[in-house]
Amino acid sequence: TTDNQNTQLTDGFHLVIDALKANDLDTIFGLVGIPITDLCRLAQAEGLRFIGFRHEQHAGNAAAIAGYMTQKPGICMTVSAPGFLNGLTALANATVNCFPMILISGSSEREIVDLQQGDYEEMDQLNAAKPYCKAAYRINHIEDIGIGFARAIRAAVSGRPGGVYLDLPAQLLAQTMPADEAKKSIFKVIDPVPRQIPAADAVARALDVLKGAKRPLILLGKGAAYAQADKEIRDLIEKSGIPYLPMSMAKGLLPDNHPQSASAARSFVLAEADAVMLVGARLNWLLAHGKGKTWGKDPKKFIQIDIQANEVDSNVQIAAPLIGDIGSCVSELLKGISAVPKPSAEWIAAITDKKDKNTAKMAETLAKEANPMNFHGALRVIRDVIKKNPDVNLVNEGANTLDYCRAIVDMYKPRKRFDSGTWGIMGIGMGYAIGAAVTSGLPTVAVEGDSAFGFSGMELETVCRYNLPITTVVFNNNGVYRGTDVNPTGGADVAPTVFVKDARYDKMIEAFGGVGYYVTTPAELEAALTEAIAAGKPALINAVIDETAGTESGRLTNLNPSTAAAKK
Ligand SMILES: Nc1ncnc2c1ncn2[C@@H]1O[C@H](COP(=O)(O)OP(=O)(O)O)[C@@H](O)[C@H]1O
Ligand SMILES: Cc1ncc(Cc2csc(CCOP(=O)(O)OP(=O)(O)O)c2C)c(N)n1
Repeated sequence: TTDNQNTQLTDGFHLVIDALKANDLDTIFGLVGIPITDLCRLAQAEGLRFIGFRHEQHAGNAAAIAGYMTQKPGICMTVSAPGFLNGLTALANATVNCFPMILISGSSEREIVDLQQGDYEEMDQLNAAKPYCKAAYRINHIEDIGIGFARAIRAAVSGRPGGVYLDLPAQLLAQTMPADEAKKSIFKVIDPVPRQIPAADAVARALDVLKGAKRPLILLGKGAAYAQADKEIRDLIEKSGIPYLPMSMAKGLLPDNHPQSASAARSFVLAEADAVMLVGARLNWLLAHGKGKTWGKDPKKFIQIDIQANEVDSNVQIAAPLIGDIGSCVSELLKGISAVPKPSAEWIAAITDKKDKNTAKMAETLAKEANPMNFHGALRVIRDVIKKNPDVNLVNEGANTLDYCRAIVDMYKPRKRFDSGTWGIMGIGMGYAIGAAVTSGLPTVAVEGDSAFGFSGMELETVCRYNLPITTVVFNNNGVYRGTDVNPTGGADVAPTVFVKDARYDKMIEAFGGVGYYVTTPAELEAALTEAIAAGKPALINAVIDETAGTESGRLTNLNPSTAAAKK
């Protein structure tokens, strides 16, 4: 458009798109509505991908996984107030998991919000977001769009990655300014993820701890997967000969069947190791906070490699903090690793012995035929199919479905397993699957507890609408954890954990044109999954699982509060 002096003008709508394009951000996961519908239309018209969802939480989860996979912030776009709030759960989850994403929400006019005069979808979104994300900004003037997006991008990916909220009041999009001036205000962020080189003395201190260790262990966290320092990490492990444990989303950094993997002897090595090097892993609840019986009775020396300095000493004293980006830290360690003696033959033999015993026990359990099919029988099939298809993305959530799948299904390549992560959140399934499939273009299998699937099941329509190569496997045991609880009053209401018996989730996807399978045996599951992956089309496999097979809260049963008062 032009003004009355015939000067070429541009507007906020176009500048937002220009800022995204200038920073190679080409995909928006969102849900349209006032005031962003035209912005989403323009994004698509200008060549960006716009993936429209049915609930903003799942759009945000897709953006978060896109960020984790690419090291560029995933972009989620929502309407104001309720749409923003729906996205906030995903923004908080991304921040807790250290995934880089930007939640962009339209918002109401400041003048009305600040006087609480009751605007349409009125909410002070900027302040509502701040406690749950890494950074939050609002852009009020069109000439600030370039710098506003630069700030948001850098905040999302520099240092410890996380979620950023970017508030765009509706009137900003309608503002105009001369196009040639506007062009100068948009720029590509320079070096948004600067390398953070560790101090030489910190490297030396870490190597000294390794030199003094008799039973060393390396623990790889999802930060190590995110860092994309795959070769350096593999070299560190193979050159040092030190056994390693991958946390769930670090599985596949080295193939899970690697000889130095100690996963099958996890409890043993956590208790017996005398020096533990954490690589992009936090000593949080997933690692029993680094203390208690999980970690055995003898004192341990911890080395912690992390980009976030104040993560050190969060739970227990760290003997050798090594602060910097994982690629730089591991590269520096590699320069001195030849001076570190190989772990003792006794230590390696003890681990191997434990691994062999536990692997044999698991093999026995997995070989057992069970009718109806149980978690182990179904997961043996998933394990075998993933082994034949190592490029497949695997999304996983549930309680038993999550815990058993993490232990049984080996991963062979980095950044292929996406699960409930640090927060243990249910509902990430379809969002993560869509994010992974759109970002990679590769077949994606979501292994879902039936309760977990229910949080995002409506996104099956989104999966079908974009014809994504996603196969959802629902482990249907008729309820949360299992399907056998009863209402003690004998009343009409079913127990709190029970669902419709023999629900047919396979028929849900047929409503949207996808392929539904109903399987009751491992052989049927294997045939359906193999066919669905090969077809590369939206599919859902309803796998009937023995409703008595589950354990309340899976591996986390002990986290349920129990009353001191005697049961009446
Ligand atoms: N590029 C990076 N370099 C160093 N540390 C990183 C990098 N990216 C993420 N991190 C760190 O990795 C850690 C990830 O820990 P966490 O999410 O607890 O992993 P896990 O749950 O797999 O153990 C966080 O403390 C984060 O600061
Ligand atoms: C947002 C949110 N709301 C509730 C919960 C609490 C929960 C943890 S695990 C789970 C589902 C377990 O049942 P499912 O059938 O999926 O799995 P399985 O045991 O294999 O049968 C719930 C509801 C969490 N973690 N997050």
